[in-house]
Formats: sequence, structure tokens, C-alpha cells
Amino acid sequence: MIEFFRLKTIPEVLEITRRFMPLKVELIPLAKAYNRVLAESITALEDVPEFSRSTMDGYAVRAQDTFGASPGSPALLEVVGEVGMGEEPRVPLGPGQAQRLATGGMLPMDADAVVMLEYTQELADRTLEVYRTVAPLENVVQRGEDVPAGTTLLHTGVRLRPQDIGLLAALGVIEVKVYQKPRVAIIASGDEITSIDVPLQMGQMRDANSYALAGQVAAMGGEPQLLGIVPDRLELLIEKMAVGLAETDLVLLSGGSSVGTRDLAIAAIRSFPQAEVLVHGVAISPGKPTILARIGSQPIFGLPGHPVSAMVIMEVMVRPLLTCLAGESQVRKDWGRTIKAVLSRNLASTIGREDFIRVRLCPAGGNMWAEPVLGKSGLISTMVKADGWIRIPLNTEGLEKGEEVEVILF
Ligand SMILES: Nc1nc2c(c(=O)[nH]1)N[C@H]1C(S)=C(S)[C@@H](COP(=O)(O)OP(=O)(O)OC[C@H]3O[C@@H](n4cnc5c(N)ncnc54)[C@H](O)[C@@H]3O)O[C@H]1N2
Ligand code: MOO
Repeated sequence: MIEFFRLKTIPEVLEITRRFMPLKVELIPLAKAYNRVLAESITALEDVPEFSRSTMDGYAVRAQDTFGASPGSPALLEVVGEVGMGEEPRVPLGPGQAQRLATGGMLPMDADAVVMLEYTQELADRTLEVYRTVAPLENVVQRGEDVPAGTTLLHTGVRLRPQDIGLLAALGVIEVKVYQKPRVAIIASGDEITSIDVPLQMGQMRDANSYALAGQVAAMGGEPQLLGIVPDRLELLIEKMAVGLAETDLVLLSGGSSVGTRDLAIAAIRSFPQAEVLVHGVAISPGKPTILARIGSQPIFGLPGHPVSAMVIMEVMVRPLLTCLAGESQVRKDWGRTIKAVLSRNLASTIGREDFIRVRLCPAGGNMWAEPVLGKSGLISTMVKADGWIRIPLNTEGLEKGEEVEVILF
């Protein structure tokens, strides 16, 4: 009998993915930093804002001058000028005085509150009637209230979201140190696989995987490079892999990862002098015939040819590896966004492997139902019909209709 692989569990594979080191660091302009991973912690060198400012259009006042004010008995203040936007007020605020200012304007010295325009009336002789009491600090953002100097809000390993970039801009950061974006080579293989731009002959299949995988790589923050399709010839596969290894940080082989006579991935990997096969076969369905190897320090995945299997492995194993290469420290709790739902039917599972079942979400009768989308792992349409998947853990015989399940959305 053909020697079959010794299956590794998902946690065992994940432990192996964590051994790969982050890529090099580069300096990039802040405007290009969205979705990149910080390779430095950023400490505020100055207070944000650097001065106390108004959050409303109105008048800067001393709060105590307004105490007890009401429409029937307004406080009377003297308007002594106006604060220009983006300017430092020329004079401090004396007792019984008010200065006009707009939202975002700097408070004059000794002012501690702002009364909104609509609670005032300015008379011809510059007397201001104030119809409401304002408390100290009302309608004011104090100096350093957003970010006090010396605080570190963004740490090495954070993937930058739009708000993080906004904060960096507010701190005056022009360029940031980030980890290089992982470049990922995608090589499709199989005599029957053809390029999408040539007419299909009977017995052939279009290369769906390269495109689906490229989409996943991009969504995971990597830079996909499609290297095309290689027929089932060892020397051609080795040649293409050498290109991938030279030009990228991670090579993904699609197809040929099982143990059939034309499954060349393992032989191609082993042909490289510094190759070490770390995983061949995982206790997962779909996706069992998966390979993870390293050639020198570079990782290489052999993904099963069936499109659904390849996409599952991408999410479950390639994503964590990319996280490592990208220097991302906050490993996501889930493999994507999740939502709780109720299972619409019984699902059987085999002990000793973790199952990933595609499901469609159907709101009905006040519940969110997870309805399994059944079908073989060669059917890409099942992924299109599904909204996400649920996991059936390793040593579980199945799930029952009505059970609450967690759907990992994709
Ligand atoms: N005797 C056994 N046979 C198989 C086993 C097994 O345990 N014993 N495992 C099965 C499982 S599970 C899977 S998954 C597949 C994976 O095999 P390979 O990784 O070697 O993939 P291929 O044989 O090359 O392809 C499988 C299937 O996928 C189609 N394919 C391949 N590449 C693409 C592409 N780029 N775009 C679209 N479709 C693609 C290919 O035509 C095949 O139909 O092995 C089982 N066999
Ligand atoms: O494990 Mo295969 O990937 O079931 O289809």
C-alpha cells in the first residue's frame, strides 16, 4: 500500500506556522500605511490637542460668571473681542467678560467653559445676555485630553486601521516603519487545468483556484503574484517553484498535494537541497492532503486542488502564517468575523478530524438559522452560495439541529 501521511492536528500545524519570522522592515509615507503592520511603537511627543479648544460655536466664559443664569434672569457679560480660528487669543479673559469663538477655537487664558451661541444674545453695546448656566469645562476639549504627551497608543505588530492612521497624522507622523507586505506566489498545477483566456477542451477545467486564492491573499494583507499553470511534469514544477522562491516570501502550490502518481508537489519540494517537509496531511475536512514545508527559511504550502479545500486551508492555516510573516502580533481570536446562529439540521462528523461545513444564513421566525450548504469540495459554487462556515471539533460525532453554532463569515 502507498505510504499515507501521518495527519497533524490543526493546533500542531498552527504551532509550526508560528516558527516563521517576520519579514524585513521598511519606511513608508503615512498615506500608504492603511492595512500595513507597524514595526515600531509610536509615542506621542506632544499633547493632542496642544491647547484647550471649544467644541461649540459661542462664547468663552468663566463658568462661575454664568452660575444661576436663566432666560428670566440672564447673566450679563461684557464681550471683549473675538478669537480668530487657528490663532492664539490676544488677551486673557477677565472676570465678567466673554470672547466670541467658533468650534475648534482656542480658549483664552482664564476661560474655562464655552456657552453655546443659542443660549446667548449680544446687545448693541457689546453686552452679552447668557440664558444658561455652564459648568466648568463644558463644551471644552482640554489640552492633552485626546492624547497626553508620552502615551503610546499604537504598538509594534498592530495592523493599521483608518482611525490609527488618523491618530498618527494628528501626532505629526509623516512616515512609519512597517513590516514588508508578504508577497505570495500562486502556482496552479495539473494537466487538466487551463488558463481562463483559452477555449476549454473536453476534460479540461479552468484555473479557478489561482483567482480565488489571490483574492484571499489580498484580503489577508498579502501581495498575490499569479505565476500561472504548470502541467504535471516534475522539472517544470521545480522550475516554477524556483521562480516563486526567488521573487516572493511564500509559495502556494495549488493541486498535486495528495499521494497519487501525478501528485508532484512533495517530490518537487524535496528536490530543493534545504527542504524540510513539516506537515503532510492534516486532520481536517476538507483539506486533508495539505503540505507545509520550508526551503531554507522560506515557507511553502501545497494546497489541495479542490477549490473549497484550498480555500479552507487558506483561512485556517495560511492566514496565521501570513500573520507571522507580516509581523502582526495581535493574532485574531477568530478567523474572521463571527455570528451566532441556530443549526437548521443534524450534521454528522467523523471523530479524529475537524470539519468545516459551509452554511448559508437564513433569518426566519425570529432566529438566525445556519443552513448547511452540502456538496463536494470540488464545487466552488457551494462557497458562493454560503455566507460562512461552522467548525465541528476534532472529537465530536456531529452537531444537532437546534444547537447554537458560531458561523465564521467569509
Ligand atoms: N486515493 C486517494 N485519493 C485522494 C485522496 C485520498 O486521501 N486518497 N484525497 C482526496 C482529497 S480529500 C483531495 S482534497 C484531493 C486533493 O488532491 P490534490 O491536492 O493532489 O489535487 P489534484 O488531484 O491536483 O486536484 C484535485 C481536484 O481539484 C481540481 N483542481 C486542481 N487545481 C485546480 C485549479 N487551479 N482550479 C480548479 N480546479 C482545480 C482538479 O482538477 C481535481 O479535480 O485528492 C483526493 N484524492
Ligand atoms: O480533503 Mo479533500 O480536501 O476533502 O476534498
